[in-house]
Amino acid sequence: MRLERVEKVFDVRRRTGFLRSERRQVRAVDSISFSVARGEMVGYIGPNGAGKSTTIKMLTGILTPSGGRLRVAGIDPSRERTRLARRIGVVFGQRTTLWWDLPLIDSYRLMHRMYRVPDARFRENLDRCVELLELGALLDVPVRQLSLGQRMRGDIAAALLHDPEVLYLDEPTIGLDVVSKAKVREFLRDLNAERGTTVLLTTHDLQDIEQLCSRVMVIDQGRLMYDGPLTGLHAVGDSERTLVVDLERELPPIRTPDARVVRVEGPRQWLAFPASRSAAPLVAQIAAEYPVVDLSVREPDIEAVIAKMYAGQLERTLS
Ligand SMILES: Nc1ncnc2c1ncn2[C@@H]1O[C@H](COP(=O)(O)OP(=O)(O)OP(=O)(O)O)[C@@H](O)[C@H]1O
Repeated sequence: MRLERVEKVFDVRRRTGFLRSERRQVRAVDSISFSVARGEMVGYIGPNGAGKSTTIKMLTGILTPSGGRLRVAGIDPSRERTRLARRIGVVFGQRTTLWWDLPLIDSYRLMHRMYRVPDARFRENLDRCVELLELGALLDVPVRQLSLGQRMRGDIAAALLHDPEVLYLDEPTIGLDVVSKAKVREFLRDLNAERGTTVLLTTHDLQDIEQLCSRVMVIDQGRLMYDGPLTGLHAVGDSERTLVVDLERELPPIRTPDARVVRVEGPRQWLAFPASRSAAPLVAQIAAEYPVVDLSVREPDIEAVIAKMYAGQLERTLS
């Protein structure tokens, strides 16, 4: 999958009076370039309205880019949308591709014919999905009677019956309980490892990213702000780690030039220090000067890092 300076501009008309309206352009995707290698599993994240869905819609061929060049499995999506449809799978967590009133199995049978999947391959893929996504007891249930988690597993199976090389997932765990989330993540991890399916994952749940993707791209206001390993986000976000120190007794805040005390509760103190720095010298200094009973280091909260990035930190770091 390769994007070169891809743009999408929407013309929006806004009513300003009874007969008057104003035309405005929204640059939803602004000169984005990236490539995703076969078998990679990449997170694509950003705040609401950042341009994630618009990117995915261009990658499926639903929307035509206003500029730039785009290829998925060697295909120009908007020119050859039907040919591409046989090579990709899409799951939009917010809406289903299944037929609401039909039992799950009937939707699958329809897809079998629509995508012209060879019988043996369809059977094999269906059996695998039914087993791993625990759909056996649900196949004869109309989709409208399924719970959200069951429906999502049903949708994921539907996206995979034709063996796509590339899978786009837009909020695949939205609204699911902890157990269903874990099941979906485990399934996706196995799929990627066993079949080498390329996955582009959009989510607001950063645990999805932490557990599934070693690479993450961050988009904001249509622009790509970060592309790299998840761990790099900590450094780029210039975030802090926390050293939790248990002292023998209640003492005044620890004084050290390398960290600052952010909280004190009885004999326990929390010290913030830059995530990019090693904790060892700090730990050594405190252990030498204070009656320490226990120490632990807490990693930065990625959500806080990203919130900071959106506050403009990243732009400053990069410029
Ligand atoms: N069909 C459209 N016509 C006009 N503007 C649009 C259209 N689709 C999207 N936009 C605008 O483009 C921008 C990007 O929207 P997009 O849906 O891609 O964001 P997103 O990152 O997917 O957000 P969310 O996380 O809320 O789903 C927004 O400002 C949105 O209002």
